[in-house]
Amino acid sequence: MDNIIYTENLSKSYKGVKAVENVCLQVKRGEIYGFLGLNGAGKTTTIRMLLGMIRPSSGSCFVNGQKVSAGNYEIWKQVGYMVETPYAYPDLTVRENLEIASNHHKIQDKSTIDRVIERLDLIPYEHRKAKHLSMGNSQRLGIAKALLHEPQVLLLDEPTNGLDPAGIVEIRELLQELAYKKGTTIFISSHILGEISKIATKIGIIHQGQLVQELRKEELDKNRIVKLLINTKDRNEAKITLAGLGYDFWENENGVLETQSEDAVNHPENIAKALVKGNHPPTLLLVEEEDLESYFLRVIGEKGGA
Ligand SMILES: Nc1ncnc2c1ncn2[C@@H]1O[C@H](COP(=O)(O)OP(=O)(O)OP(=O)(O)O)[C@@H](O)[C@H]1O
Repeated sequence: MDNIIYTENLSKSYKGVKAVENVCLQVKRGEIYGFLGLNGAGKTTTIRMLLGMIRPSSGSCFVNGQKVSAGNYEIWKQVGYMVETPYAYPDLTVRENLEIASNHHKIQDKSTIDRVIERLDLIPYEHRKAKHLSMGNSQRLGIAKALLHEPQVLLLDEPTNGLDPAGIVEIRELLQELAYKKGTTIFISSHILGEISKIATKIGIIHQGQLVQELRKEELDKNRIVKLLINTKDRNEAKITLAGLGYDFWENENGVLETQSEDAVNHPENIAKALVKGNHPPTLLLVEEEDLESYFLRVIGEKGGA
């Protein structure tokens, strides 16, 4: 079984309100799974069930090949997590907080703390009390705690919250290094779609408690709409010229000509040549790929209620 995290018809209702409904998700070893959803879609509820923090109404979850249940403490030795706002003892320093976490995990090698402080760029703040940290640095401390015992599985709820752009890149590189070099399996929930598209190897889209799509990065790349946008001085005439050559262009909502024809998208140079030959030189020639945000909105729109 190489699914490190999976769920079987996982559901959770709160007083009749279905927060998560029949979710079956699968995450393989070394995968970075991006769990995407709007506010209230059911991301945190799912992560909390994966971590055994709340009990499912029905269905089950498995982490590291073991069923998550109240008495099963074995699982957590190999799992690191950060859910919502990372918790730290406010009056203790960054180093002291990590020492407590290190004792909790029974880590003997004290240089582990130095390494994690360095890895998360926390050296300038190691003697600062947690309550005086910026949001971004609190987030770094949360991630440091999650990584301290070098877990095989990491579950992170919105890990880049509060980080500046440089911090986001650093965390992205750190997570990629863990997945690619150490085979760490990483489950990240996020609403920062651009971020997820840069890092995830598989994506799950949750909407109104249901997993509406689960697909690998390559499938996402294949499913994304790619279009060729062109503009010329006389769009109507250009459209007629191109139609004569078998290309179906239409004027889109931004007043430029658009096609999704594979031939045109793959060979925009042929379109440029045809336009020049027909005396309609292009003022715009652009191949545009649907970004994850548009894809996400299209998928949940198709399921209703975007
Ligand atoms: N303890 C609770 N009691 C009642 N309803 C709850 C509870 N926790 C979550 N819900 C409801 O379950 C649904 C899913 O919430 P959840 O927090 O899992 O969504 P989310 O995708 O994490 O959203 P966000 O991105 O806003 O954190 C929401 O409708 C929420 O109001």
